[in-house]
Amino acid sequence: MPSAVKPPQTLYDKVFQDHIVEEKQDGTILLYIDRHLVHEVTSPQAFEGLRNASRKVRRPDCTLATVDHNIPTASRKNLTTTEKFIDEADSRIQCVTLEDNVKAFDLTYFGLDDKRQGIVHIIGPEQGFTLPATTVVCGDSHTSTHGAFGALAFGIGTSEVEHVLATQTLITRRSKNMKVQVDGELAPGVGSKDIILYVIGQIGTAGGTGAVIEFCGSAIRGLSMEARMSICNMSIEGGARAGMVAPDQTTFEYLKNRPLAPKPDSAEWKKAVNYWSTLKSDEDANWDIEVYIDAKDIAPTVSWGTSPQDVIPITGVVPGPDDFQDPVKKEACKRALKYMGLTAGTPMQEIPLDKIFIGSCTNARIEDLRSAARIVEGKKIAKNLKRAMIVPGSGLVKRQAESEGLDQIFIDAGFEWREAGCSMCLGMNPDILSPGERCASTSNRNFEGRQGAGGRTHLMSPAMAAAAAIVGNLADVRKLAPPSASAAKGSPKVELDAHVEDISSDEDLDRIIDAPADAPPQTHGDAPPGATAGMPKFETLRGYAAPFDVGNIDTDAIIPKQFLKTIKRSGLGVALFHAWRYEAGTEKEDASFILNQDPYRNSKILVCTGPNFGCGSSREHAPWALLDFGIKCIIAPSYGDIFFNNTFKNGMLPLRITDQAVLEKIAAEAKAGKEIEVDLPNQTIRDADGNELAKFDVEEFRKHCLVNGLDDIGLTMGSVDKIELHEAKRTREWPWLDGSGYLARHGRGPVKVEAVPVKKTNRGEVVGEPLEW
Ligand SMILES: CC(C)[C@H](C(=O)O)[C@@H](O)C(=O)O
Ligand code: SF4
Repeated sequence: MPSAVKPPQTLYDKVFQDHIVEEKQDGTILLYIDRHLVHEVTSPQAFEGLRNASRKVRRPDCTLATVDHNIPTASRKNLTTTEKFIDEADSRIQCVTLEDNVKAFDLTYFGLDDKRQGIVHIIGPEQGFTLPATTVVCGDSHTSTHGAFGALAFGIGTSEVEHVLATQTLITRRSKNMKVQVDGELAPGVGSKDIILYVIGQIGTAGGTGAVIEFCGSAIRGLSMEARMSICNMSIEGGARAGMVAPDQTTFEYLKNRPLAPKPDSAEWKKAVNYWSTLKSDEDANWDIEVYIDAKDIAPTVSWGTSPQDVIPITGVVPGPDDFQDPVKKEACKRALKYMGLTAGTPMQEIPLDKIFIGSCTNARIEDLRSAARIVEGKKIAKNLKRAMIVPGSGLVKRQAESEGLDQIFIDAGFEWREAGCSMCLGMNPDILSPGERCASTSNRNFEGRQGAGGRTHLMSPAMAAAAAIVGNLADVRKLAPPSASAAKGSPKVELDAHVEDISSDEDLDRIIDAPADAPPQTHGDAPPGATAGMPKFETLRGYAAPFDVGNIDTDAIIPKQFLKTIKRSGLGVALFHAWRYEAGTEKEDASFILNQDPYRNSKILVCTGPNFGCGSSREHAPWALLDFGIKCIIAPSYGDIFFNNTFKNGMLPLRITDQAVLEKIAAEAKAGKEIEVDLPNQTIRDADGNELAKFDVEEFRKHCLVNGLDDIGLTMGSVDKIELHEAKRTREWPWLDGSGYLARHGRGPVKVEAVPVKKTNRGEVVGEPLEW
């Protein structure tokens, strides 16, 4: 890992540096978090943790919550309460639990009855909650989206959500610096989604592991903010924790008049823009990894396989195992072709589709809908399609599109015009693919089962998905659209009126209330406020190790989305590797799966010889499921960053063994059905007879916490004086961060929007007051 940073610095170094609360000798850093977005899937256990330890939310004014993953996208005309609106019991419980939590902890919340509700990564920027030079986190891997503003934005697990709620900080370390420079003119029909799919195809899904990517170069500079967001959004698919773009005039223009940004004519705005303008990487900054791309090499791009790195120009043919040298990649290709129902050599444009999904935090902003509408206008979707959906990213995007008549263009063509939410991006709500169905999707993940068990996903841009809808096959947008301008450029500027209207209306003013100056901690238990929950200690672990030899085992595979609807941490062992463990659509064990065989049913360790274990989503349900099954230690060459962190937070030990020969030696013991022993104090792995198999490295602080069973929220509570010092500096130097967007308008101190406006109906129920629809 890189050591303490001295000038020259990168953009990432500068933002990181400005948020350090405390730095330890071993490089462990307590980092201040400016903005925390919260959604229903990854927060219930975090709030429960706060309650159990009688902790309060440290900065309600810097926390914004919404529901997005679980909610139906059907019309809300008859919406009365969330409870009545959501049919599916587990989804309903999760959403209602968030509503209870935002009330109990006094948080700003955009619920189903609020037109500002939407996908968490769409509403943050839309409201100006996301600002340059801030640290932004959310219990969601696509938090990287917000890096488009020059923010350091990354996904975290539920334990870290709890840590941020309680302390407004995170314990972390410096990342590597990676530069992806894209220069030159984009070809006609090529947009930001093609850029990022192409980049991931080049660097691979583990290419950015351990790094923060800065996207730069003339092609990136020429993009709108929305296009930059689509690029940063998928940094996580390239393995990076975060993606960033240096803020510039395009950024400042986008932020003007956003409800939570400083007011454009104020002294604060000038001060902010001056500061934001300094946030550029120094000319001679050091990069750990550099990638240079010529924009003209990028064609309209689609994915063919089950990993976001499996991409190809639309003019290409389906690749086959012979196209890959690396044996792991050959195997992955065979498996992907089988899952996708494709034959090597088939022209991509001859692949027929069943469904079209235009939506998700990657591509459901107004410019995305405009670019799709331009292709669709005056045409009809192909007859072979079973369903074509447009799911706007937020209520405000939906209203804006309707005011431009885009809804009618889509409806006339045969699309469904839905309400905002994550929808078929991951199918936690009723919008899913049936087994075997093939979908052209503007989302970001094409993992097995991602959009529904057995469903097949092809990733692409909104314009390409629109073209596919008209043709009924994967299609080349250039054949349907006048190839005058690239899809990412030349879009009309986003209209801001709809975005600011809410906050200036009387109704909204009424819904804004003062935060109590000295809010007493919410007490829900008997534990003292600084209490440390504690974890079981990890010292020596001996047991069977289950061998895996595939790479890129994603957290969707470790635990599929249908099991994320719990509000508890426990009982997830049955869901572990569900799609692999049971025969399709049944609860019958698949005897060929390793964990269904003896002695691996009783594994305590998992050995994976392929790279990038636990990539993808931030769901802490993945380590919870492993732990509940009995697996406490994983041995692999590399990991998805968020998964890696999440395991430690649960008292588990993920070990990086990068020497492939050593790894194979450990895997051989595992395959022979022999026990192995992991000795953390001595950092040694031994065979069943006590012979040393490997030594391993582990960060000092993490080892200390594991061996002593320490909960790091309790530890951070001990640094509260330093957190207060940082907050004082923050108020002095960056006053616009103290909830000042609303403060500037209403002059009443840090404020928040009341969670759900309540009123009594004539049936005597207390409900959220629906806004106009
Ligand atoms: C549910 C959430 C944890 C997850 C994520 O972290 O990405 C989801 O948004 C996804 O896209 O898989
Ligand atoms: S990737 Fe999909 S599921 Fe995850 S936050 Fe974005 S829209 Fe929602």
